[in-house]
Amino acid sequence: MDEAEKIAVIGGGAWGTALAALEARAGRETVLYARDAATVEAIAATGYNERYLPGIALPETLSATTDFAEALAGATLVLVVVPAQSLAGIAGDLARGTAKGVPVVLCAKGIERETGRFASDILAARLDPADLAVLSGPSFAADVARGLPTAVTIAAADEARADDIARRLSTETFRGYATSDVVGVEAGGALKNVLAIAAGIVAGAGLGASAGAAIVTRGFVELRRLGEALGARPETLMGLSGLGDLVLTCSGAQSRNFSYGLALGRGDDLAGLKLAEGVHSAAIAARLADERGIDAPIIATVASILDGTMSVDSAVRTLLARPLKREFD
Ligand SMILES: NC(=O)C1=CN([C@@H]2O[C@H](COP(=O)(O)OP(=O)(O)OC[C@H]3O[C@@H](n4cnc5c(N)ncnc54)[C@H](O)[C@@H]3O)[C@@H](O)[C@H]2O)C=CC1
Ligand SMILES: O=C(CO)COP(=O)(O)O
Repeated sequence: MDEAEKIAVIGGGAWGTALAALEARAGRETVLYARDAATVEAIAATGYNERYLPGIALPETLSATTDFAEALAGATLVLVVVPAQSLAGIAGDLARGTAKGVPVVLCAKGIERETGRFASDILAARLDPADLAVLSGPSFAADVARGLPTAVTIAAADEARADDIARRLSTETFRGYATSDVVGVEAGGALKNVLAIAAGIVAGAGLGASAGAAIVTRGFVELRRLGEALGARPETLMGLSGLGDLVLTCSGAQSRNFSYGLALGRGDDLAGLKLAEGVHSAAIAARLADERGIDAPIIATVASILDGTMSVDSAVRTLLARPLKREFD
């Protein structure tokens, strides 16, 4: 056990549980906060979080609590793993419970629907921005929880801080690559979710593998254009938290965003599907693009399908009917 470190993981869903299991297994004291008492009781009684991470045994050293302040007490590093739309609601308690200087690492991938803020902007209103970091990249919770090899990006405004956090969170199987491009890492993580819905729609509508490759590639063009307009560095968007995560999330039904698109494309019932952050980010991402004069037809189309103003059939027709242009304008 690393005596000096106590990691508090805020959020007992799939990703929070996976990261907590990873860190506990690496010998770091780790406490998982879940607001849902049944989750905490199940972890204590069975060693599993069947609701969110079925079939994966959690390390015995992982403790879980419904007490937010208890989880944060004495923490030397905090991972925040609640969905983007819930972040503002916990920001005050998080700021009150976290000692100054303790890194707060945001692990959600999304944009606040009403405001267009990314996770770090939401928390920067309450916490010292110097303490904020972001973890993002191609990493399915079940893969990480099983100890399969994974590489992610860890961003903090101060690169030395990012190096330090990457070192403290990395394990034999989980590699954190440091950067100071916080905006780039957040933009890649949020936008790829919207594009994965598009890839799922293409698959669900039976449009074929060639169309699937086209949507991922042209989607990446949009991710780069909008990401750069938001302030991201191009190389960040080419990296793990941009292209890397886009490729993973567009690759099949293990992704909840892809699965959501798949159901849309097939015309299936959407009720009961798991959290797909892209559903909440699509309209605001389209608006951010629009406000900046960025051409992002795939993102805009996903937003229109989700808000019911466009059918999948007419979306395909509209995208195919766009005027021909040069590939790299
Ligand atoms: N599941 C995955 O493979 C990965 C997920 N992410 C991101 O992590 C974030 C969380 O995703 P998951 O854990 O997978 O979702 P999930 O749906 O499995 O769990 C969400 C959890 O957040 C909790 N929660 C919601 N609002 C809360 C609040 N106000 N206070 C406390 N807890 C609250 C819920 O009770 C639930 O336990 C998302 O932004 C997602 O995009 C990132 C990388 C991988
Ligand atoms: O972000 C993820 C993998 O990096 C998880 O993607 P989904 O939320 O689409 O399952």
